[in-house]
Amino acid sequence: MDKLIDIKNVRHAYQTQDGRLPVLDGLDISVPEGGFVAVVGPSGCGKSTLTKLIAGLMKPDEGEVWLHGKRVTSPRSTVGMAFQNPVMLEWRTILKNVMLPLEIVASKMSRREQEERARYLLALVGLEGFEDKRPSELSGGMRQRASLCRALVHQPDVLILDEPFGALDAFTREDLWQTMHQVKAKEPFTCVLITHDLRESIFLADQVVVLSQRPARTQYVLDVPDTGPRDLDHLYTPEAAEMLNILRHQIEVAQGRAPAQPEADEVPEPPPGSTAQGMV
Ligand SMILES: Nc1ncnc2c1ncn2[C@@H]1O[C@H](COP(=O)(O)OP(=O)(O)OP(=O)(O)O)[C@@H](O)[C@H]1O
Repeated sequence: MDKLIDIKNVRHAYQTQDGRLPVLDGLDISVPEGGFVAVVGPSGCGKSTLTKLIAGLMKPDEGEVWLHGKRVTSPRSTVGMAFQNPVMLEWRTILKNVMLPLEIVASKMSRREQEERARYLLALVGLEGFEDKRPSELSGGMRQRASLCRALVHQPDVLILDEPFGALDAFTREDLWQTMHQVKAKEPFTCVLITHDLRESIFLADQVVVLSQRPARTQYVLDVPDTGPRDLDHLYTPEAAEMLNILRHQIEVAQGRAPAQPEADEVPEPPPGSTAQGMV
């Protein structure tokens, strides 16, 4: 399958008052068209930095980022992004907030088509009837749904989600996970999700990449078996428990709280299709 996102041997450091801070150290990640990769790793290891490099908001010191066969060297309008705290413009209605990217990317759609597309997406995420509300009139979960519509409205090649559900309560979060599956079925996208929630990662993604401690490298890759449509019950199966155990262990390794080579009986066998890469 074609690689839609190809991150090749990316190294990046920030200049700080205390000198250079190496953040990414030879990172390789590729995502096929329509793929959904979740990136997990210790706090501060460089996950958000990775999203900025994919979106072209920053250039890596070394290595290359490719999107759809083109090297990323500047901000790309073909990327949609949603963050933990969606910034919505209070003086615009929800509908007009969702339409905003179409104004910024100078869409070829007519005004009426733009509005129809925004209304279609809002209905898809369950916000029909809220189009004329202001952002402050919506709950956090509803704002996050609107933010997802705004990220998708211009049909981006890539959707980048940086902890979009992190600030929501558990029930709302699980509701949104299911919405994500419903949206993807109707509006296929290629996605990179940054998350601290391992359950979220295996529920949403088809591959989970564990990054090492900063400066981050790819420490482990878990392929989530495709068992057809997922519902929340999938998270309570023995297979899910096994995957979560593996990921939890890998995070502990990344944090330096567990040895890289566990005793054979400490960690269950990876499920079929999973691959370990360069354990630290
Ligand atoms: N513009 C910047 N200038 C200097 N240092 C930065 C800058 N942006 C991020 N950093 C530092 O780089 C490191 C990686 O930051 P980044 O936000 O990418 O990590 P993260 O994995 O997303 O963190 P978290 O899991 O806590 O959200 C952190 O130590 C952070 O303080």
